[in-house]
Amino acid sequence: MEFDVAVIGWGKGGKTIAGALARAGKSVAMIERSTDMYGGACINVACIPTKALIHSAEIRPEKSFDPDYFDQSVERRDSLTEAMRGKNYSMLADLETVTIINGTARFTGPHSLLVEAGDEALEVTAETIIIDTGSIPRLPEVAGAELGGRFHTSVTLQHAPLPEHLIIVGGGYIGIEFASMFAQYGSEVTVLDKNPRPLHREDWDVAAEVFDSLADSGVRLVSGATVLRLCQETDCAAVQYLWNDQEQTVRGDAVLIALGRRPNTDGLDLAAAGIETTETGAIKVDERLATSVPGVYAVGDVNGGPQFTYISLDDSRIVLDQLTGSGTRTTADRVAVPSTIFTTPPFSKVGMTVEEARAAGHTVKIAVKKVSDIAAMPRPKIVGDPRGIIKIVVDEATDLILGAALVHVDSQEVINLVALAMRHGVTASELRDTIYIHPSSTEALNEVLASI
Ligand SMILES: Cc1cc2nc3c(=O)[nH]c(=O)nc-3n(C[C@H](O)[C@H](O)[C@H](O)COP(=O)(O)OP(=O)(O)OC[C@H]3O[C@@H](n4cnc5c(N)ncnc54)[C@H](O)[C@@H]3O)c2cc1C
Ligand SMILES: NC(=O)c1ccc[n+]([C@@H]2O[C@H](COP(=O)([O-])OP(=O)(O)OC[C@H]3O[C@@H](n4cnc5c(N)ncnc54)[C@H](O)[C@@H]3O)[C@@H](O)[C@H]2O)c1
Repeated sequence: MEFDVAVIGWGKGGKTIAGALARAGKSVAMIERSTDMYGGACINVACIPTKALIHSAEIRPEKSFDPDYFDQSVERRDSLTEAMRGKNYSMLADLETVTIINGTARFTGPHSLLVEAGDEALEVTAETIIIDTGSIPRLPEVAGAELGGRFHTSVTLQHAPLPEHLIIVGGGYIGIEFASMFAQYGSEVTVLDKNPRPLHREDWDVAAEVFDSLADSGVRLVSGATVLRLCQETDCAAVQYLWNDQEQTVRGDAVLIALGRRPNTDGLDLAAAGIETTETGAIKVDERLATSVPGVYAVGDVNGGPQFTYISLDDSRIVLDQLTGSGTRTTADRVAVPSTIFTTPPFSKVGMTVEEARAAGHTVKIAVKKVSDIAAMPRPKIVGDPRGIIKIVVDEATDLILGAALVHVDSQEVINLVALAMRHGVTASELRDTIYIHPSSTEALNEVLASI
């Protein structure tokens, strides 16, 4: 079958491009290998289901081990993701110019694909091809590191029974979020990370606030742990690791492997199209997300950029700008991209830490306050969680904001405002003197920025 555009993978960037081009009258093939993944990872297995589970954990006053409550939360999560999957399906299926093809695609030439589903195969050709096949978990290169049974990825763990003791290997985004969440469902949680401390790139006072909130929930963080081997025993799983030159073993009901995710190019046969990859296995793209083959673009996790849904979405803007706009958007014009780790309370950041700002040659002013010491920020007290810290790094010479780290209730909202200020050259003084809603978390900026 011949199309104007073929999109491989229903991720955020791919589906946005598919919808926009189809509405512009192009014939579009959306190729997705799993009917459970209409809408992509974010709504089905990643951002949305995890945040739904986190929310249910947070609103529960009792933090004791309660598998029934967990099961109810899973049901609530599933009804939410099912509804979103249906909506995502309709958003493309209802467009006359879109053909949805269920199957796994691989390249047979620069502009031709073979889509296979069981015994069936379909040839697809298109002038424009968008690759949006996401990422897959990295496994440790140690004995016994095979998934299945008690060893989980973030996806399978969400569908397993609530573990009494969860061991998490890796203290990054997924490791920390799952630790915070499962501890609030009453699981005993141990996190093993190889770095001297998790969040090692963050300023110590900021990281300490996150560690304190994890410790409040009973999470045990083991830093500087080198995992040696994993094994499944009859009634438990065991992780052996080296810590302070001594071999240690921790046993639990389930192990979550959260060591990062690699671009998913498996089985795409990129070589058949002449599409180049980088040393880290990502599809090689330029600043306009064009691959080494004209007319073929890669968006989302598979191109090796930051692994966030909103980056995949921004990738779609860049590609659409090539195909239907002025062609001026590039990845280089991204400024102040924020991120949030959804602990309780959430940790959000944008721009540079103090150390990074100094290393970049800035003389900095630091506005920093613990949330409990901020008089004009009643919102965390209203919702019953006055933990955290607000830290804003300001360039002394220009009064521009270089970075911010926010650990507090609603920080995933407030960080967007700080990022917008950074993008548009709003000074720290202007942000300090702005009128904010009361009571809100944003109004803390009045007081915190007045401290410098
Ligand atoms: C547990 C977890 C929580 C996360 N939480 C957040 C969060 O809160 N906020 C955030 O911004 N990001 C979060 N992320 C990251 C975010 O989910 C990803 O960055 C984002 O989903 C990547 O989207 P994508 O466009 O690359 O493609 P994906 O959404 O990964 O979609 C790829 C699609 O391609 C399909 N596919 C793969 N190969 C083929 C093939 N050969 N043929 C056909 N189809 C194929 C797959 O089935 C899949 O549907 C989280 C990730 C995880 C794992
Ligand atoms: N809220 C969000 O936006 C959100 C949530 C979840 C995931 N994500 C995205 O998904 C990506 C993948 O998440 P992730 O947590 O798997 O990766 P990550 O890169 O965030 O963290 C991996 C962690 O594993 C540790 N590690 C690596 N090798 C190790 C080893 N051998 N032994 C012990 N520790 C080791 C690293 O030090 C790091 O702390 C994230 O980078 C993020 O972009 C985003």
